[in-house]
Amino acid sequence: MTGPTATATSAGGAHPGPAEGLRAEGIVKRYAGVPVLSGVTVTVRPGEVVGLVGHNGAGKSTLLRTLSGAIRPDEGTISVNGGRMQLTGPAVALKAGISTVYQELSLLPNLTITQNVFLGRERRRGARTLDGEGMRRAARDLVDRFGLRVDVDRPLGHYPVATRQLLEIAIATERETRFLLLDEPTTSLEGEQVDRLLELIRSLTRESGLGVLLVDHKLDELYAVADSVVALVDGEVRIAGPVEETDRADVIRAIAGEEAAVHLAETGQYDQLPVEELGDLASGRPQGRRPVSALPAGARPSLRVRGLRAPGLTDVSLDAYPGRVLGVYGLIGSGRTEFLRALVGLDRIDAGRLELFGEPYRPRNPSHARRAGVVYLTEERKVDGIVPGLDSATNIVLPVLHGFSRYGVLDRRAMARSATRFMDQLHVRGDRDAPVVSLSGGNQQKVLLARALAQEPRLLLLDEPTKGVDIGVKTEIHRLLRRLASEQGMTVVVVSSEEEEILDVSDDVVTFSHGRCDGGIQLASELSLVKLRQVAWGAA
Ligand SMILES: Nc1ncnc2c1ncn2[C@@H]1O[C@H](COP(=O)(O)OP(=O)(O)OP(=O)(O)O)[C@@H](O)[C@H]1O
Repeated sequence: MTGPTATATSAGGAHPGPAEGLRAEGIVKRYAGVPVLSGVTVTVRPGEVVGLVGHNGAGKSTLLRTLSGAIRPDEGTISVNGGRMQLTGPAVALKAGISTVYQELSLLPNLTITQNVFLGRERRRGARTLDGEGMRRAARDLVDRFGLRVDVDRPLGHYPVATRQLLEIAIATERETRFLLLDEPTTSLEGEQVDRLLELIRSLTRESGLGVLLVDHKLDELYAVADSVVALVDGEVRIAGPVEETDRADVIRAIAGEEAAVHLAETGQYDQLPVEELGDLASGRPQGRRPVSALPAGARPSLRVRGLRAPGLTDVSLDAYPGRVLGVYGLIGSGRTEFLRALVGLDRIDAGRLELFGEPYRPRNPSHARRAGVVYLTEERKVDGIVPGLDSATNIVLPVLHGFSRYGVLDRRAMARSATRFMDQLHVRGDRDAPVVSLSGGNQQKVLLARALAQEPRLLLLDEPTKGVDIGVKTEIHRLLRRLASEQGMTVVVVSSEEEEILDVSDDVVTFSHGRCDGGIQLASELSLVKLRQVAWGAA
């Protein structure tokens, strides 16, 4: 099925009647007159998972917000089991059994897990007393069901983002929910956690008849769990149909465009696609992995780390080289993020020797690191200081404002020129003059990357640089990072939990495990996904 009025229906599930389900019909939403959704129709039936994909800024989150009552559409209707709904606010949607988990987490880190579970619906024993023990027991039950090993009496903030993300979803399923809307729920998860979440979604739909609308950029995850798939392109439904009848190659082409799709196929890098399908996409068979030249003999490292001990790190030694991308791979808790934090002075260094461009290096804090040419892009874009109310250009030049100051006056034209150059380079889509929060999640990530580049780093440290970014843009970012290394001689260090990304972007690869790295470098072209996993998992 194609066209803006195509409906996602599905095979399997609980065999619902024709009118059953949560249905958005002909939804139009405009911002400042610009259409973001142009007549979108989607149905989520009980017992089914509808997978929603689309490029960054395609309108996926906007559609979710419409269905969750967070925003009102300009045109179109929303109905539940055939009954038309006026979703005047999130509370109305919740009452109708529609729960939403957004990319931005909403739980309160200072409260305990039990308090978060029962936020706004505390259980009481009598008029005045809270049923503390009952709530604690129920919270324990809930976390157990989701396989979360946590202490429900501890503040939530004590736990990593992945745990918080799973807990949000757990809580969302609690409130007599009939329809669950999930906006990229796996971006902070990895490996086993992703599998567990997908498994849960499957059992919640099959056994409890929950209907799920799942936004996910990773097609392998989506195809593993969804009954039907809807591809949004520029606010219109371009593809909709049962997964068995919807070719992944068509979905990629619709989202990423022909050129990126062919590139993905040619390099054989997209393991989310079976190789047979990739072959169909490109003119011939996949060519295998990108060749990587070996480190030249006598090459001098730009970063030399020996015996580094810091919070989360027991013994790290490694070298990174100018003109090359070093991929740092490891499981959660291996110390890969802590390594970057120590390198920019966010965590104290307890022991070890660091050299940067041949000089001893001991970062005191991120601005000290920046002055030494080291710039860090964290994986937490929300924490990492996007200033929501400012436009994209200002956000980009914020750390280097002093460079645009002439006699105390800001040269705004020069600022805009510089920011525009980076935004063009990264294809930032959306209204660049509007507050940056109005950009889609993936485009905000691109703005942050642009900001890192505007600081003209010599050593660029990136933690999960393509989190939440669509498959087309992901390829572009990888190419850009490789170019920054090969053409500008930058040293680029990429931490990623995606093996695919590590192999695609890196020249050299090191693995971390239990806070250790022995510095053994492997050429990316000599590794395979399986081998990389074996090295890291074997060591874990
Ligand atoms: N409050 C707002 N004001 C103005 N424009 C907005 C607002 N919210 C969203 N938009 C615009 O609507 C478009 C769609 O955004 P949306 O967040 O729905 O995309 P998305 O498909 O979820 O993207 P991503 O995969 O990057 O998260 C974007 O161009 C965005 O800039």
